[in-house]
Amino acid sequence: MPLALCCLSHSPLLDISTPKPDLLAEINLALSQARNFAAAFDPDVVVLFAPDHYNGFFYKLMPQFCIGYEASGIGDYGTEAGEFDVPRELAEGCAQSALDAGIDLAVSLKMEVDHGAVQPLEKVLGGLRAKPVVPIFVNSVAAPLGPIARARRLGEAIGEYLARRPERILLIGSGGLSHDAPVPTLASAPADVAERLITGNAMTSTQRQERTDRVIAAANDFAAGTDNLRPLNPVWDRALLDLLATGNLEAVDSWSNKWIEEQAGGSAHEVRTWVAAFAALAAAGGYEVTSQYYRAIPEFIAGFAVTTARPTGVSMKPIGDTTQAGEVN
Ligand SMILES: O=C(O)CCc1cccc(O)c1O
Ligand SMILES: [Fe+2]
Repeated sequence: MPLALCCLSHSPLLDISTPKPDLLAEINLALSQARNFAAAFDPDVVVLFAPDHYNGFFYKLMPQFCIGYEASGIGDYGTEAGEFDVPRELAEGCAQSALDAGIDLAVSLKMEVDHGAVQPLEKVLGGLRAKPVVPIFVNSVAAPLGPIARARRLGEAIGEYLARRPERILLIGSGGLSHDAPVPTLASAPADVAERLITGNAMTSTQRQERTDRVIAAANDFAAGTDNLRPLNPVWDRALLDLLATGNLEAVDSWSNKWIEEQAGGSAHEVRTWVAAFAALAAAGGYEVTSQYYRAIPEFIAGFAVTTARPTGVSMKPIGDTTQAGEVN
């Protein structure tokens, strides 16, 4: 049965800041195109590639990849909290297919995920339990990171398995594109923050609020040009989107993490979720991008993109408007 794909940037600011009306209108149009695409495809299940920002994965044990057999959203930045409906057999099959391909991923029977996983489910499907979801954590934040090529191989292995399944499966990738979000790092955090990055001790509501306030302040400063976050890179973003659209996915294998960071900022590693999702789609055959939106949005601290794609030569229900919205700014 067919696969389809929807990849999108996430940002806590998406539901917090209010961009100018014109910009808000085009963002909402792009998100509604993605929602219509998903509704028309009418998936039985979703396979979600998402990063985490020290809300579910910590340095007491930090895998590069992890499939949740059971998972719950922690509810940061106003996203929905609660249990995922994980299709267990499919999750196990994904894990086994990755392991068989030599990708030593972890599994979790108590995985916790944050806005990086839940926001796209809310935007594209309407909530975290709208569909059964297999959540796949792709480390994009916590150094050391493996090469982006491994994320491509992970997606490929899982896609080869999914292509043989009977279900209609929507692949979602969440993150990027270029951005340098104010996420703490083990190397630079003060001792109390570093301690939490290791142990994952629950944040108090005051600490949670401080984190939200810090991200809002950083976004305001960034939009005003008074922050020292690395600038967004629309040229790099556009080149990545072109590359994904043409299917030349092996090209990413030569990208070093250092180069990605220099070009596109420390949080641009989140694009490995897009690479994994596209590699999964490619493993099932040729594909075509059916809608794409891109704009560099400093108010969100994000090179912000929404892309949908489907296999070529597979008939699906009409998917509505496929016009290209937005352009590089
Ligand atoms: O809470 C955090 O640590 C980071 C939040 C955050 C901010 C901007 C863009 C993102 O992609 C993102 O995840
Ligand atoms: Fe993020």
